[in-house]
Amino acid sequence: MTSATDLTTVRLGTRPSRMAMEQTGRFADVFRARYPQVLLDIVEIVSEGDRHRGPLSAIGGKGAFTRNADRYLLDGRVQATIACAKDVPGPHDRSPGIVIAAVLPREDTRDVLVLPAGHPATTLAELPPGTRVGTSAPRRSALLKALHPTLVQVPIRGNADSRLRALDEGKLGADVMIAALAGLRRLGREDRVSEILDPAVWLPAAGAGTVIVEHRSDDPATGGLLAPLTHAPTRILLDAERAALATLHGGCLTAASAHATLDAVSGVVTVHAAVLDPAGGTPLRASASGPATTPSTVGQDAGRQLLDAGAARLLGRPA
Ligand SMILES: NCc1[nH]cc(CCC(=O)O)c1CC(=O)O
Repeated sequence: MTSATDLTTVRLGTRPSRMAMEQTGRFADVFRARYPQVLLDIVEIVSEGDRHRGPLSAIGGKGAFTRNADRYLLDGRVQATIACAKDVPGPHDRSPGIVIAAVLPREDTRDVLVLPAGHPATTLAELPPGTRVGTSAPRRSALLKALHPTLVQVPIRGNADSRLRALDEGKLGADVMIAALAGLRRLGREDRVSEILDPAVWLPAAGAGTVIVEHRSDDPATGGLLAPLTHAPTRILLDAERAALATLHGGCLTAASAHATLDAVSGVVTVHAAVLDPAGGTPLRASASGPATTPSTVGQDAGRQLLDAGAARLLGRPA
């Protein structure tokens, strides 16, 4: 059997978008510094979500950004794939046999308001009624309806950098848009932030700001090589948030939020989870705390509380 120390090459699949290439480049630097003897070969894999310009639901929704990369991984064309945790479906929406190997340090989890270039900064609260706000994420649409009911949500698609360009050229079909701060930073476009949305009310996505590297569960050699590159505190937060979402059977197409914090002194992880009302009603919220040694149990606890409180109704499923 191949052990981690025998590997001479690792092929790493990535989406070719600018944001993805930036995060892949950062990971590659860390990998090459630790393993100068191993060749890291970056393989660009275009996802269905990149190719298809219509609504994601039309191409099966969940997994649109990861399904093609999963195929490369499962048939051995690559040994590892890198992606935004937010875009990676939970175990129930995915072929088995793929596991998280490395988790990069968490970046900012907040969403921001972005205006066309040259507009003076403003806030969502100050935008005139009827302003068209571009976003396709169900979480963001539900938050917009609940918190800013006079604004109009319009769906947008495309990579973060092409959205920004379309917004500036007036071709986005929206007057302003919502984006992730972490993503804008990766593109070097933090200057475009008009308002950072308060995460206490504008609830963050599970896995926001977190980049992960995955591998096949039957390939422990690659797993062994990647595991030491994990940022342990982020792994705890991510496991807690993803367990909450998985308990709800949710993914990036679910109007839900999960946000974990870790108290390094007490070793306690806390998860705040919420299921939002697509119609703009008050979100259902729950939280749970427990030992950081079992973050998934803590996340499941928060998720179960939401189900007990009737979350299935908001998720569009029979209770
Ligand atoms: N669905 C696209 C996506 N996936 C991850 C990020 C941002 C970076 C991150 O949260 O890691 C974005 C862009 C956005 O939401 O604006």
